Amino acid sequence: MSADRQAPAERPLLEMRDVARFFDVSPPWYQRLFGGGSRRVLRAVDGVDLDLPRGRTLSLVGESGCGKSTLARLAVGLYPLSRGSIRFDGMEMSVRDGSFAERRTRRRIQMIFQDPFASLNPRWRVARIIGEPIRVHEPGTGEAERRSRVRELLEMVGLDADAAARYPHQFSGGQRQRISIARALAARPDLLICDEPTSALDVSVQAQILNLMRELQEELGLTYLFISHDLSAVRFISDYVGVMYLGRLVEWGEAETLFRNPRHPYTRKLLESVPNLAEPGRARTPIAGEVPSPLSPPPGCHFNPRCPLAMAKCRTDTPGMVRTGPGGVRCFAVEEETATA
Ligand SMILES: Nc1ncnc2c1ncn2[C@@H]1O[C@H](COP(=O)(O)OP(=O)(O)OP(=O)(O)O)[C@@H](O)[C@H]1O
Repeated sequence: MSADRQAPAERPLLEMRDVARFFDVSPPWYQRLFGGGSRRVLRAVDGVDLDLPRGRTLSLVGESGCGKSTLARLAVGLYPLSRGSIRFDGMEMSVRDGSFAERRTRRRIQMIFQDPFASLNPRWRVARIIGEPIRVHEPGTGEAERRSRVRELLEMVGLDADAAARYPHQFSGGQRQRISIARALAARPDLLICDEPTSALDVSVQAQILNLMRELQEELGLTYLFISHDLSAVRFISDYVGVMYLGRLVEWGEAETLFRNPRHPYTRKLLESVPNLAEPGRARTPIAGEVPSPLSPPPGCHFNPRCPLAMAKCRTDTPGMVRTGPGGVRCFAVEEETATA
């Protein structure tokens, strides 16, 4: 792991540069038939540049299969990168040398999953579930101190101390997600990667969890990378939003600006497709056409077959990221609009 010198205050906590992750999805028979050199490669994430400032929330949105979860998993180190680099607090995370510095840095990135039931060990009491990260990351901690820290964490997420003696199945979905959050916090993270943390919950419970996340962010200075299909939740919780389409980031910017004035034709369509985000009284308009297969994405801008503004070059060339205020847009039409403005 290596760190470079830049004042920590100005440096984003997470910096992604040209991040890509490809999956080899050739079935064994395919290789037997066409040879080892001929492979079917799925470009789940392809060339994403993104900065996440400290203490802020950046959400990733986009239709199913656009690469949000893969990008989140790359950030937490669950997959190796196929290309590019990820820096966390100035540390290059693609170098996996198993060193103490690497382990200490990885502890500072924790993940919360969509289904709290599947991600909690059903045979462990809550005390052990939340106590385990403390045992792993702070091995010098005594039993009494660990128990007291578990109680403190339960209180932080709004659960009574007697929850410690119970098993995950004895809790509701919302309470289980609180336990998952407490477990993540037990590792004293700076960055929480939240992959659809509320989508398995009832609507009223979703709001409680989002409020809790905001309170914890304020209290602990946490940074969130938040993934959700629920654009209302995204609008509520985000400082920044990144829009993905077929493995690429097509637009990003400050949340309110992006929701009020989306620039990329795909972002516009995505927002129009959500009833309560579209202007009141305006009908919901689903995005026309199917998302192309990530195994053979269209050349040029991936969105061109569905785009109302597509020009000839959109079918052959890939647009670069044009800066718009603190964000950016990858679109030739926006590029021309900006150049003539
Ligand atoms: N381990 C894997 N092996 C092969 N393909 C994968 C793997 N993980 C993801 N993919 C593929 O990569 C693409 C992006 O998937 P990903 O789960 O990142 O999308 P997503 O935007 O999070 O979707 P969703 O919103 O449905 O969770 C999809 O086409 C998916 O099928």
